[in-house]
This record gives sequence, C-alpha cells and structure tokens, in this order.
Amino acid sequence: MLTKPLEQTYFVIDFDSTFTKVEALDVLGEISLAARPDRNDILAQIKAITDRGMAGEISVAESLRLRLKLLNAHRDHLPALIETLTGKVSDSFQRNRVFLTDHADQIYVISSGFKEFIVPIVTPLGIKEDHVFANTFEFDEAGNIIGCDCTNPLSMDKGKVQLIRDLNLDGDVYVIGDGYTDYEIKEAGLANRFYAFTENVMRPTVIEKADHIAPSLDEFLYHNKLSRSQSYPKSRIKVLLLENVHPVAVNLFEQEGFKVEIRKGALDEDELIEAIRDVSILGIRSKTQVTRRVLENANKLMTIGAFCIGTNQIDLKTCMERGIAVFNAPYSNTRSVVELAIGEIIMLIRNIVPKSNQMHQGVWDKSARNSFEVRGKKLGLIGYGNIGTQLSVVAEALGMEVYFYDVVDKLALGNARKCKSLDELLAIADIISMHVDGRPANKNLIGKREFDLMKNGVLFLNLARGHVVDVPALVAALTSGKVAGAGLDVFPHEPKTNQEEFVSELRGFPNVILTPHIGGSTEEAQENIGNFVPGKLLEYINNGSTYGSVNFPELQLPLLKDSHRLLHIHANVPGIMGRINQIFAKHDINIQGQYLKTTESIGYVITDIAKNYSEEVVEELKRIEHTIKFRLLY
Ligand SMILES: NC(=O)C1=CN([C@@H]2O[C@H](COP(=O)(O)OP(=O)(O)OC[C@H]3O[C@@H](n4cnc5c(N)ncnc54)[C@H](O)[C@@H]3O)[C@@H](O)[C@H]2O)C=CC1
Ligand SMILES: O=C(O)CCC(=O)C(=O)O
Repeated sequence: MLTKPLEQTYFVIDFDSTFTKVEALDVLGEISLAARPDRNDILAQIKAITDRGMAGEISVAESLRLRLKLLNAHRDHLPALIETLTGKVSDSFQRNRVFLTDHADQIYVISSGFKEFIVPIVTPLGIKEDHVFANTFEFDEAGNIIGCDCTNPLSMDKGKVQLIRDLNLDGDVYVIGDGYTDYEIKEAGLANRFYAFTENVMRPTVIEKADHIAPSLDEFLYHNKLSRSQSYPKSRIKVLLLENVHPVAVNLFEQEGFKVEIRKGALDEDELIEAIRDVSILGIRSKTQVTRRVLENANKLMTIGAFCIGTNQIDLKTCMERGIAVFNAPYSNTRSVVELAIGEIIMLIRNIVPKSNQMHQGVWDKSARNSFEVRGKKLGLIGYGNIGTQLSVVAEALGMEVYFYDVVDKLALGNARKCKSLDELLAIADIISMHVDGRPANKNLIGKREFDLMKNGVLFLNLARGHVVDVPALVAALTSGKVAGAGLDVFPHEPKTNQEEFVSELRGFPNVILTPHIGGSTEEAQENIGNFVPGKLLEYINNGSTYGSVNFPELQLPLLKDSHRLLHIHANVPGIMGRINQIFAKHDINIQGQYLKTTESIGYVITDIAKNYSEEVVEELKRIEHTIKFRLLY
C-alpha cells in the first residue's frame, strides 16, 4: 500500500489508548485519588471528559483543563504512573518492537498527553526521544500538578495538525490513532491515510472517518506489507463460538487479537453453513452437528474445538480429509459427570424423586419401603474409560461392588471386577451405568434383548450419549417394572436451545430423573474446558502443534525461534515428502528442523527454515499435487 519508498514514509502514532491500552490521565487519577472516598465518582467524570474529547465533542484545551483540575495529582505520583503504563503497552506494539526500532527515524509519537510519562514508556521500545511530541506539566512549588504549558500547540485545538505542519515532513504520512484529533491530521490534508486503531477502544465517530480500521498494529503492518511479528494478523482470523462456551474462552481468543463471534445456542445445518463461511476457528459443544455439508462450505476453517469430551457430533473423517484439526477436552468435566451419577444412584435407590414430588403435593409418606443403601450393591459400568474408571473409584469408596465391561482390555482399578462380556455384566448388576463413547457402532447398544437380561428392578443410568440406548425398549422396561428407576441426561433428540421444548416418551415416569444434558455442566468443568480447549487451538494456530488432536497426526513442536515454519498438509500418497524436499534443495534452502507424521489418509509435514527465502518456494509448495492445506508461520 505504501506509495513512496519506506525511507520517505512517516508514521505518526497516538499514545493514549493506541500505544498504550489505557488513557494515562485515567490511570493517574486512580493513583492520585486513591485515598479519596468520592474517588469512583471523580474517576467516572474524568473518563467521561476523556471520551468526549476523543470523540471530538469538546476541545482538547477544555478536556485537559477539566481533567487536570479533577486529578489533584502530584509529581510524586508519576513514578507509579510510569510503572503501571509500562505494563499497559498495547500487545501489538509490544510484539512489533522490531518494526519500531528498525524504523525509528520515520516514527513520531504525537499526543495531547504529557512527555513526563510518554518518553519513559515509548523510548525503551525504540522510539527516539526527540520524535515524541506532547504537552508538559506545570507544577507549583510543592510539586502539585496545576496545569500545562499553554504555549504548546498540543494543548490547543487542532494542535496535532499544527505540529505536523511545523514538522514539515518530506514524504508520505500515515497516521495511526484512536481519536478524532488523529483523524484531523488527515482532514487537514497533512496525511495520506488515517488508520483508526481499535485494539483498545472503538469510537464510532472516529471509525467512520478512517481510511482503514486497524484492530492491531499487525493489521497496519500487514496492510502496508511492512515487516511484522505475525505472518497473518489475528484480527483477520474469525473465531465462531457456539453453545454458550465459558467466557474465559472468549477472553483468551480476544486477548490474542482474534475476531470473535459468540452465539448462545447451537445452529442447525443451514444456519451453520451460513455462519461458517469466513470462519477459521469453530468452537462447539455437544449439540452442533458438523456434517460433511457444513464442512464443504467452510473453506477457511482450520480447526474445530469441541468444548466437551464427545466428538461424535463432528464428521472427523471429512475434517481430516479437508485438513481441519479437531481438538476436545478429554478430562475437564469427567469429575462432574461422576458426581452427578453418584448423586442420581443414591436418589434412585432411596426412591427420593417420587417422595419429593409427593411432598410438593402435600403427601407425607414416611416409610422405608423401596428404599435401600448403596453399600454392598453391585454397580455395573459399561465403558471403563476416563469417566467409568473415576466412577469406579468413587463408588468403591461408598462401599459398592464394581463390575465393568469394556471392549478394550482395561486395567481394573481398586477391587473392581472385569466382566468378560456385556451379557455377564447385565446379569450381575443391581445398578447399570453407561459410559461408552458415542461411536456410531454403539447405536442401540442397549435394547430389548439387553434389558431382558438385566435383573428385575435394576436401576439404569445413561449419562453418555442418547443414541446408545433404544428409548422405546427402555420405556417398555420401565413400564413393566423390569427397570425400577432411571437417570437419563442424554437423549437421541435434544433441543438445540433452552427455548425449545423437550419432547420424549420418557416424560412422566415417577422414578426417572431427567436432566438436560448437564452431566458436564458445572462452573468448574466449564471454566476448565474454557481454558483447556483454546489452549489447544492456539497451539495449533500459533505453532502448528497437534498434540491431543482427535483426528490429526499428533505432533508436539518446539517453539519457533528466528525461523519461518512451513506447514504442509497433504493426502497420504507416496512421494510427497520427496517433492517437498526437492523444492527446498532446488532453492538452496537451509532446513533448520523438519517433522513428519501421517495417518492412513493424510500427511502433516512441518519444516522450519531460515528467514531469507524467495516467495516462489511458498508458491511451489502450495502447487504440489495432493496438497490439502498450506500455512506459513512466523
Ligand atoms: N452427560 C454429559 O454431559 C457428558 C457425557 N460424556 C460422555 O460420556 C462418555 C464417556 O466419556 P469418557 O469416559 O470420557 O470416554 P472414554 O473415551 O475415556 O471412554 C469410553 C470407553 O468406552 C469404551 N467402549 C466404547 N464402546 C464400547 C462398547 N460398545 N462396550 C463397552 N465399552 C465400550 C471404550 O473402549 C472406552 O474405554 C462419552 O460418550 C462422552 O461423550 C462426557 C462428558 C459429559
Ligand atoms: O456440556 C456439553 O455440552 C456436553 C458434555 C458432553 O456430553 C461431553 O463432554 O461429551
């Protein structure tokens, strides 16, 4: 985008809420007013004045005068202010300090703030002290801040315009700022372009005047093809988070600078196809069905995070064929499911649900009939994975005898006993709890034949997946009394949102606990998942690591250091690795590290190379036949 050579181009950068995340005078107020009981009121007034000034509603001089008066600040407050502001430099400025130092001769920081704190903040990042233009404080003899140097143009209206005019820069001028006074430079014809900087604040009156919106310095650098710390600005990468994932996840993506859209419920196939078109990272829970049709319409999609354990709602094979890495949270909610299962077992065996419902009708039925202890009862676990094993341990602690059946030969924990067949387990258990995964082969794993094999009066729990139980067969078993009580958290058809009605023939049975798929829905589990899954997705996006992916070849990669990383995902056909390396050899590229892992259908090759290579290498790698996806990271 630059029209002149870099040496004849000047970058004018605003300080408050651009170079730093905050308005310095707001922070000064928090320090200087710390002991005042009416502090919050005054701070709110200061903030409101700042915003009115930045939006162009009051003059700079007026804004400064009003705020300095309210601040009641002293020279001694400045060291604490500088310390706080040093920790509040905008993330994209922090990570692009190489740009700031390499082009120090062309960069000016121009602000209506004050040199006393701006210079110590910006110069360690490479800005030259004599390229900082700002106001200076006026102090009284006791060191109180009583005003500013009123002869400085920056204390006046259109001060930035006047200053740029006085600087008389011989070249193109690009202005980056979040305030109206930054736009005024362009309005006065003294800048070629004005970039509204929105990493920290969005001011509609400023944004509407901008030539371009820069959600980060990376975007500005990318737009102008300037050297930068990120190969592709995160602000251009869209994240779509569905099904009410925990806010901690939203924060993690926003802190990294991604563009994040959130929706409360799940979307149906057509809605998802519409929403996913320009999405690179998708986050879902158990309800959103990511089908082949959806994936065929998701050309930018790089990765999916299942903010849960189960991934049966995602067409993993198609994801793999399209080079989309899928991650989940395999452990974060297991304890929550186990606790719910234990709670339900006790409620069911004591016949508490009908008793409680009767009490609500005014019926007092104090009796021990049909009420038992769990101690000494036989608990049968179908599926002895992360949840099954944890439930096994907790149930034994309550004095239960645990039996389990798993298709894989699993180590029995504690005194749990392994059953050789499903039928053996069905015949032996007083209480049966399902903890298999949701693979298609498990559809109707428990049907009429299996219920018939169970003991009369058995208790039955399904907190795994709805389709693993044949619901009409369960209804018949409940009706006949074969099953004396059940706890069901998952169903073949679950409402997509809380507004939809739950329709099921299981409604209305007295000793059946129905819960809306909340086995993993505790604050603790959701927060754990909200931290865990973004961690995996970010490792993949930032570094290429696929460790923990449920459908991709797993690679844990070293951090990128002083090199560029080329990630090549291809169909697993013979000869691709050779062709990749032929291209490197042809261009005389020094390979610093190379990693390869394959599954039966795809290969994932990561090559770290020195930074000085020609663009052609990238183009040739992308053109290799059978390439599915290619990414460049630095
Ligand atoms: N209700 C809820 O909110 C939640 C439900 N879940 C569901 O719980 C289930 C279990 O989760 P994890 O223990 O973490 O999974 P896991 O993958 O660790 O364990 C599943 C176990 O089931 C076994 N298995 C699969 N098919 C089987 C079959 N036909 N017969 C016997 N064993 C079989 C597997 O070999 C494995 O050991 C999953 O379906 C998961 O989606 C998980 C978390 C929350
Ligand atoms: O909490 C959710 O949305 C789904 C929980 C679940 O079923 C899972 O983790 O597999």
